[in-house]
Amino acid sequence: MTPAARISAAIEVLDQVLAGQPAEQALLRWSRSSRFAGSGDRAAVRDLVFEALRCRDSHAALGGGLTGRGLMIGGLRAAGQDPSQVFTGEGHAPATLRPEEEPASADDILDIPGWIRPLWDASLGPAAEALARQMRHRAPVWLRVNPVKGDAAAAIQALAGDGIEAESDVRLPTALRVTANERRLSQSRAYAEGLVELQDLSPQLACAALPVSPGDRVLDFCAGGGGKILAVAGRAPGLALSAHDADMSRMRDLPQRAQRAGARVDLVGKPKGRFDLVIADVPCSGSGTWRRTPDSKWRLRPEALEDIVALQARILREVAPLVKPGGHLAYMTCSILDSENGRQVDRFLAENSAFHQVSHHRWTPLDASDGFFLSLMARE
Ligand SMILES: C[S@@+](CC[C@H](N)C(=O)[O-])C[C@H]1O[C@@H](n2cnc3c(N)ncnc32)[C@H](O)[C@@H]1O
Repeated sequence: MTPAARISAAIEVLDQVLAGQPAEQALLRWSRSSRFAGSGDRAAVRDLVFEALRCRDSHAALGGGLTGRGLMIGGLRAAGQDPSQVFTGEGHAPATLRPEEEPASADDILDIPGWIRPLWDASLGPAAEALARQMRHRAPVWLRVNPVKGDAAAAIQALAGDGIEAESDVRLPTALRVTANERRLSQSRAYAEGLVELQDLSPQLACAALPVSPGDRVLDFCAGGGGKILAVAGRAPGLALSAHDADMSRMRDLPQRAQRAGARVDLVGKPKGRFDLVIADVPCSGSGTWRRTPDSKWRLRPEALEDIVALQARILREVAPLVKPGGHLAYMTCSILDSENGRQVDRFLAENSAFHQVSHHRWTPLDASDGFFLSLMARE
């Protein structure tokens, strides 16, 4: 496909997304109906769509309207390119520019939905604007080295054997930032053999901060694909690891991932007994990961956020009795909004005097990678 044909395809996909379809679904649909498109074309169209969604409102202003065409025209203008060079109407290129597709100023548009902006500003204070601007860029790819299988140097070498370049992070040597050829990862030897696992830096830093001692009973109460429990697995010998999720089907990949990682994780329908460490990586707005899932930023509604906050509070109430006296509760979200983080924890602590907060930290793309929150609490 020519660059102009890829833009035409992105316009088609974006129009579906703007009509309400999730981006992944719209891309899959386009892929299935475009057998002529090679893997390079698919990746390029995907990049165009995600870039447009990260910068939706500012690109719409620059491109003359909130349509697939407007977003692509605005994107070219934002990159300092002349859209009339691409919108030629020739071959598979999009039709020539219309008079109404003139640029408007996008200087004050930060690409945060209007109703979220007050919450965003109140949560992030002086960093709010810089963070909103940072959220318009693509997120880096991070890997976690599995200490059971090898160290960072061995992982970097194995990845290089498959042409993938990665470098270790000073804050956490077992976190590797991929600097070239990330698309080869799923086929790489290091990944297939469980030497590395995909995981953003911020949750890796959070999991590295969890207290685990040999032989501890650890429960991941909202385990999903198991990212957090697997990050804890190699931290100490003899851990008894349990994973639970209200929707057991969310854990379907966990046994295979655990096997690849050389870890044993029991999937439990109803957790029994008490645990030294309970991880509650609760459902959240995902506001810390909007660079990766930019369409969810525009889909979130105030009522849905209220429901999410209420669910988080219910989960905290449910897990509290599962923590042993002397044990720890790790509350985590991939949100950067206070209502889901500090305020949620404050409410829980006010109602549960047996718990106190040992530490808390919020990571953002300005200091780590994705936005992520950890509150570590101890039970008397
Ligand atoms: C943020 S995701 C977890 C991601 C996962 N920990 C990981 O690292 O891949 C939240 C999970 O909580 C689960 N969940 C939702 N409501 C729940 C509840 N009441 N009790 C337990 N799990 C719940 C969801 O099914 C979802 O898999």
